[in-house]
Amino acid sequence: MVEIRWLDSIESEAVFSTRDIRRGTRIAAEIPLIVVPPVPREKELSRFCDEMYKASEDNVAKISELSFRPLVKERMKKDHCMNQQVWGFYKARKWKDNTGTLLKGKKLHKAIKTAMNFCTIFRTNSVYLGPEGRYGSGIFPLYGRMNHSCVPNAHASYNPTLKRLTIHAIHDIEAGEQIFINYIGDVCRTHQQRAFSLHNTWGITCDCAACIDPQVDQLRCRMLILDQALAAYECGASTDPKFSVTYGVPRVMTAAEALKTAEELNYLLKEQGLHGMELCRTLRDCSKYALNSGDPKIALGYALKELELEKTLIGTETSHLEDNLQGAKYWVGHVRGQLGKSA
Ligand SMILES: C[S@@+](CC[C@H](N)C(=O)[O-])C[C@H]1O[C@@H](n2cnc3c(N)ncnc32)[C@H](O)[C@@H]1O
Repeated sequence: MVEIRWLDSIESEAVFSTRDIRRGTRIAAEIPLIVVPPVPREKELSRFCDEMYKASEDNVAKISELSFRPLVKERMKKDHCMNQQVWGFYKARKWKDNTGTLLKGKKLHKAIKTAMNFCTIFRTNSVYLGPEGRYGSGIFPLYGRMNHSCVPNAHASYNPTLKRLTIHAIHDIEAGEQIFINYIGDVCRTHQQRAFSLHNTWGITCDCAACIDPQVDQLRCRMLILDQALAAYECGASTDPKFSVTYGVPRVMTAAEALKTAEELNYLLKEQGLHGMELCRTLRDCSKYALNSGDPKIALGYALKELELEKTLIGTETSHLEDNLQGAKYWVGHVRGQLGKSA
């Protein structure tokens, strides 16, 4: 369905479709090449070195084929804490490699240099497994080759039920098109915000449609404002009459106003083809605010739309999303219950 090809224009690899792919198709369900369990960030790289010694030769070879950003390498050289983690790892092993051979002098320096290169690959390609890395971090061979777009055509997410990273098509994708994911998560951000984030973290200057068209940026500015208005409503900041004047965001005071705001956001996301998780979240907001304003019928309508969308983005294996009604299926059940009570 997809292939990895070299792309001269960005001097690195990219993933392309080899046939037409319909929206909602599961492009891949990848097994990680390596998993680093959830540990504090200051221990992550020494734990990664540990896992690398346990990994199969085949997986180590596959990891070494992934790219590493010069930007990360430069930072790592200067980062005392990262250097310390790699040196600390060898110190803890009493300077031995996995065959028990003592590492000294040139051998030790060579091992440390190799480990630092692998750490750079890890920092460039690793992805959190679950929200905030609940299941650790992993490296995946296909995901690691996917480039960024602010209007992505694919969505990747770790599924702990399957123990795989699934990648689904957000749109219909034609044969020969490049597959893009979104590196920076939140789409309710202006071009300038995204450009800073992409440059500082990845060294990327994105030239996707959203980054070159000023009219699209106006829509993203509006989305940022709506997003902030809802955030202020959620945390209670909008009860301060000065808030909206100071920050220039509409004042959202009631669940009905919140519903109107979320509906506008929903419309803007769809207008720009942003049919990813943020649209799912906005549909949930619409459903929640409709419920809070006493309209469970409308709430159910939005909940069902969320469920349809969720299926296209992550599939139907969502038992790990039962807690706190995170998964759309569980939310639909809850809203149906409310509708039953109100009937
Ligand atoms: C995880 S890798 C992605 C795959 C990479 N192209 C490769 O060859 O393995 C991340 C790196 O890909 C490149 N990249 C990703 N998206 C890009 C984009 N939209 N424009 C230019 N370069 C991009 C950047 O060098 C970035 O640091």
